[in-house]
Amino acid sequence: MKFLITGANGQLGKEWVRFLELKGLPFDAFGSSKLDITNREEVRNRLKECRPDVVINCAAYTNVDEAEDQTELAYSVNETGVEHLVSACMEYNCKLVHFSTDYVFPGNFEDGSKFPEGYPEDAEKRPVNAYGRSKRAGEIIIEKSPLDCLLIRVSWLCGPFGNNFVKTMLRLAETRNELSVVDDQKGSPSFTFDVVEKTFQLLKDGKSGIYHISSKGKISWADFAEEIFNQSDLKVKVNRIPSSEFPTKANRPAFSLLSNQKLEKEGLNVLAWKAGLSVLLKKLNHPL
Ligand SMILES: NC(=O)C1=CN([C@@H]2O[C@H](COP(=O)(O)OP(=O)(O)OC[C@H]3O[C@@H](n4cnc5c(N)ncnc54)[C@H](OP(=O)(O)O)[C@@H]3O)[C@@H](O)[C@H]2O)C=CC1
Ligand SMILES: Cc1cn([C@H]2C[C@H](O)[C@@H](COP(=O)(O)OP(=O)(O)O[C@H]3O[C@@H](C)C(=O)[C@@H](O)[C@H]3O)O2)c(=O)[nH]c1=O
Repeated sequence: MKFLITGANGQLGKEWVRFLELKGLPFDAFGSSKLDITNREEVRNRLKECRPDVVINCAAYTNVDEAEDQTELAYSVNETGVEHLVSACMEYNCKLVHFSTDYVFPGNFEDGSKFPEGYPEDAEKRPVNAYGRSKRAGEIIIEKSPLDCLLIRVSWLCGPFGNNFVKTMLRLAETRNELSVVDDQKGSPSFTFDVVEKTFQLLKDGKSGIYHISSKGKISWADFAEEIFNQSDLKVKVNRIPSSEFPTKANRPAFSLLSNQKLEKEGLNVLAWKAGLSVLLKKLNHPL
């Protein structure tokens, strides 16, 4: 199986590159300067040159707050870019693996009681911010296409590469001994290394369709921050605050837990969130 990775310099893209290198599998990987998915011809040409069996799309516009103002740009990557990939994959007969987000769901507090295990794959989609709407638009392109696709939704993604909440907390801890973190947004982190491993297994098993891959447990960002500091032996006090005291340009869902039940029915068990965090912190302390 030969792979082509887009968005290869992002946190998930880099995890795929590392994984495929370790497995010794053939792949081509392109950052945005070598393969801009908003450019239809460039996408077509790369697939024509590389002839992959599977395209792994890690390219995305991911700045949740900036997407409120740069909405057109967010859609051009998260919707039009996906359309270009789908059409080139159809032409060159490859499978597409695409990633989406927990932020496609309405995320209202009441859904927490309606879906105690988290949102199932087919729950109603009603994003509360521009980033979520642009990602949902990309999902719709895939859902409407006859192409063989795996659409993987992840949440609160973090891993050893790129930027994420864990790294932000560790960076802030260098200069602060107290932090205010929101306690009324509930979900669960997806760890890049677990996401890549599970997605690869789904691919090997010939699976298609939509799957959620997160970690076990339901936490708030404040719970997450506290555990990051505990496991890192850092004395930082976490003040639990409501979202209203941490104003941001974009609204964020109060509940965005993803259910892993469909994945588990395939015999694939995700990490518990604390175990995933412990693996991540070890990787950050001992980079390859
Ligand atoms: N980060 C998170 O918390 C979550 C992410 N996701 C989804 O997971 C996937 C991976 O996210 P993640 O790795 O964190 O994102 P990153 O922001 O780390 O990486 C995205 C990459 O996409 C590249 N990119 C942007 N625009 C284009 C373009 N036009 N053509 C080609 N590449 C482009 C960026 O390159 P450059 O830097 O050069 O612009 C960047 O390297 C995305 O689909 C995202 O929506 C889902 C839930 C949570
Ligand atoms: C840095 C910081 C953040 N926060 C809050 C803001 C926000 O509600 C939450 C997380 O902050 P972030 O900036 O990491 O969050 P955000 O950019 O919303 O992360 C999202 O990214 C996109 C791409 C996704 O798809 C989502 O799954 C999700 O991971 O923590 C604090 O309360 N205190 C702080 O000191």
